[in-house]
Amino acid sequence: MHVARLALTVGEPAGIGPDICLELARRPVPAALVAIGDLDCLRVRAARLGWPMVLRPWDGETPLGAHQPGQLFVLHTPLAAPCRPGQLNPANSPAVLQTLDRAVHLAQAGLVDAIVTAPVHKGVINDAGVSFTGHTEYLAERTGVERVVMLLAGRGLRVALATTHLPLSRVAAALNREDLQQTLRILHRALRQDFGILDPRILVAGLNPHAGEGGHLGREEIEVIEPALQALRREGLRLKGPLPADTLFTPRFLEEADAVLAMYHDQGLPVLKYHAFGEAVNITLGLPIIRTSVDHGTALELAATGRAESSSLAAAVETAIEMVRSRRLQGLLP
Ligand SMILES: NC(=O)c1ccc[n+]([C@@H]2O[C@H](COP(=O)([O-])OP(=O)(O)OC[C@H]3O[C@@H](n4cnc5c(N)ncnc54)[C@H](O)[C@@H]3O)[C@@H](O)[C@H]2O)c1
Ligand SMILES: N[C@H](C(=O)O)[C@H](O)COP(=O)(O)O
Repeated sequence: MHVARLALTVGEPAGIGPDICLELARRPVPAALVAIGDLDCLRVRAARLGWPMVLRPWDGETPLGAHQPGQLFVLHTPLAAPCRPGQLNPANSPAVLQTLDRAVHLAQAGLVDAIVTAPVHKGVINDAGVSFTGHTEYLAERTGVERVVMLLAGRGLRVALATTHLPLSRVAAALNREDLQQTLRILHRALRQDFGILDPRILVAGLNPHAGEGGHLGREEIEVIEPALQALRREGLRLKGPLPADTLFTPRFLEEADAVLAMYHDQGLPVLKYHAFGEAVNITLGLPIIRTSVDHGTALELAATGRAESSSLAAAVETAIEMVRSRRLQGLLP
């Protein structure tokens, strides 16, 4: 069986994306890799970091060979302006989005098996006039999928989110039974398909303090979450909740669960990142393509310093390879 072919988008060029992609490529990786980004930016960054690298332009068609340490194929996607480490430039945002579009195209055309994304800067893309909240939502829209689920996983903990990148003031209104059921079905299916867990156990957090305290501290648990869970339990899903989020993340509960569904970004991700920052992987569940990513952002202040850790990117690549292997075994990928 041939190695997994991975497209690696290099992310925001002023951030650490280029650095971590280059560092990853210096080491053995049991896959075929193609970076999607600006070739000159990568060459200049490698030189600044003092890393001798062979960066080879890729034409988008020639079959990719197994990765060789110190070498990297690059699907050249030119930036509009020269890249300056640490200095965001909205003029370069269209090219950043183009790297994502090209990665999606390659995956949908079967030229790569999965995409792995380095971090982008959401703010500068918006400054460029494009409404953008994250890869998760962008990739869903680009692949024509109505609902996807963000899952971050590291050191044995898996945390999925019922809502992703939206202001806290809009979270409660965004929760409804139907979406919650779809989210849980996607999570359940992914735990079975991609993580090999035959009968997944999922803990579901409440939204309000103490899961609403019987309706005295909010009614979303009674009106939205509990009815959604009841309906899914009738379908056979093993769900516990809605549980108070403050004590859900304790060993007594986690030992008996395969994943947690948090209601919003900063209910679940601070716990996950406290537990496994730098080692965790962000996976978009429910896409028609495999997409994994890092657990961190653009860390502009570390760009070109040599101090950016590539451990989360390495974990994202490893997870993508495992997902490709698992889907091939199930006959879902050639
Ligand atoms: N996958 C993604 O595209 C992704 C993920 C998270 C954040 N972001 C974006 O990144 C931008 C900056 O976000 P932020 O400042 O909240 O988070 P951040 O992860 O960039 O930085 C948080 C802290 O962690 C450190 N850090 C991050 N990555 C590191 C690494 N690989 N090695 C060593 N230290 C590292 C930074 O120096 C900083 O101190 C925002 O625009 C945010 O939306 C993108
Ligand atoms: N929510 C993610 C995190 O905190 O790590 C991050 O913003 C990346 O999201 P996307 O994969 O949607 O860009």
